[in-house]
Amino acid sequence: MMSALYGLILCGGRSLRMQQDKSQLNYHGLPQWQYLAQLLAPLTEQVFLSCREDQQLNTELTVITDSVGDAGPATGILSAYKAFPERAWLVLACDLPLVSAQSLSLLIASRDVSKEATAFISSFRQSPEPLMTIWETKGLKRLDEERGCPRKTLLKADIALIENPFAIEQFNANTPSEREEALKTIMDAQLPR
Ligand SMILES: Nc1nc2c(ncn2[C@@H]2O[C@H](COP(=O)(O)OP(=O)(O)OP(=O)(O)O)[C@@H](O)[C@H]2O)c(=O)[nH]1
Repeated sequence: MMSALYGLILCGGRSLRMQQDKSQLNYHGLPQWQYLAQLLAPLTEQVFLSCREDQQLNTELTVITDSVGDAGPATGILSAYKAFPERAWLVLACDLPLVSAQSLSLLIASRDVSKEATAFISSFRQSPEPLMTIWETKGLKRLDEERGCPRKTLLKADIALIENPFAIEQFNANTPSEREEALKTIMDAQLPR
């Protein structure tokens, strides 16, 4: 039987390139962690925020504080695995401002098709976004055993690359100019703001 799917929003980065906390940035009329939580809420059993120990977010969501590793996204993912080892996780980086419910639903639907896969990664023309991924418990076990880098673990055979129809969904806003670019895309496409 498939494990219940939980949502995890990675918020614990240092945002050194952006120079302000990326999880708090506003692209759609509310902080990005909240926007992503709204997308994930109807699609998952429960949504959690993944934060550094010294990070204060004003939220009613349950926070999973980093408890393992030396920082980086894997720390957040493995801390969630340690806290709830029987679950599958839809993991999203907070710096994906153009992600939509449609593409997340596609990712989730693929779980019914490929029962063997240990992870389902959003991919545009073969280019994967490891921080827009469903991790099955088996995949997380492997990431844990390898003390892992998500990208390296995900290069292993039993993963499924799920083609995302829209390149912009994987757009990563790491710098102030990438933030401007994302805001312009939202304006031009009249995406919800
Ligand atoms: N929980 C947790 N999340 C992290 C950690 N490091 C990065 N992330 C998250 O992983 C995603 C990708 O982060 P990066 O862009 O690689 O790094 P960053 O620290 O956010 O940004 P830079 O300082 O500019 O490199 C973002 O959603 C971050 O919030 C960490 O140590 N703990």
